[in-house]
Amino acid sequence: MHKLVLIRHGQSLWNLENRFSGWADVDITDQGAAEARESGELLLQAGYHFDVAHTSVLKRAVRTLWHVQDAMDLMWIPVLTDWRLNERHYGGLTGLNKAETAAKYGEDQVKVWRRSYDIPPPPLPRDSNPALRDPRYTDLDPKLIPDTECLKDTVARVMPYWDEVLAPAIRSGQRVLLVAHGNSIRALVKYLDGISDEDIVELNIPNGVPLVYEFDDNLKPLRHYYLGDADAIAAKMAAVANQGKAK
Ligand SMILES: O=C(O)[C@@H](CO)OP(=O)(O)O
Repeated sequence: MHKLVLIRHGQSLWNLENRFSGWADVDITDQGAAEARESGELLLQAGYHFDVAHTSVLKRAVRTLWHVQDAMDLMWIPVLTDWRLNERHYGGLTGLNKAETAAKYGEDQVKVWRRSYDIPPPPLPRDSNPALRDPRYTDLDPKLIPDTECLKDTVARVMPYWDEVLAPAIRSGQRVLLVAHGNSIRALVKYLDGISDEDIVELNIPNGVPLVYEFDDNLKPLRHYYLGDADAIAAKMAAVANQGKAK
C-alpha cells in the first residue's frame, strides 16, 4: 500500500489578519510554527518517515515544512519546491480583509470568489502583478503567470505536477510529504476523491494538520484521514469557512 501525506501550512500572518493571500509571500505566525511542529510530532509518534518532501515557492509553506522536518529529525531529506504547488492566485482581492470584503460585496459574492470552481476573482492589472518582477518566477514563461485564478485554473497546474512528479514518486515506493496551501490541496483532493464541481465548494482544509491518503498499487485512493483530535480539526475547518462571513 502507498501513502501520501498532505499538510496545509500553519497559520500565516494574513490568516490571522483574515486577508486574502494568494501569491503574496506572507510568513507563518508563532501559532503556525507550533501547528507545524505538532504535525511533525504526530507523524513521528505514528511511525511515519519520508524520503522526499515537496512544497511551493511561498515561505509560509516552506517554513512549515522546515518545522515538520525539524520535529521529525528529517532536515536532511531532499526538498523540491515548485510554483505549481502555490496557493491559488487571488487576483485583485489579494491583501483585502475577507470580512470587510463580505460586508462590501455580500457574503454570497465572497463565497463565489473563494470557493466556486470556475469563477475567478477580478484580475490584477497585468503591469502591477508583482510576480512578473519576482526572481523566483524568472525561469517561468510569463504566459504561465496568472493575474487571477479560480480553482479550475489551480487544478490545471496542480494536476500536471501530480501526473509528472508526485504520482511516479509514490508509485516507485517513495514516501512523499507535500506541504502546500488550502486551494492547491483542494485541487488535488478534488481529483483524488472525485469530488464534483458543486461539492468542492464546501471543502475547507485546516491549517497545520496532516492529511493522510492511502492508495492501492494503481494509486486508487483507498481511504484518507486527518491525524489529530477530530473535534479540534472540525473546528479549524469551520473557522476557515467562516473567514468569509461579514462578522
Ligand atoms: O487567502 C488565501 O490565499 C486562501 C488561503 O488562506 O484563502 P481562502 O481560504 O479564502 O481561499
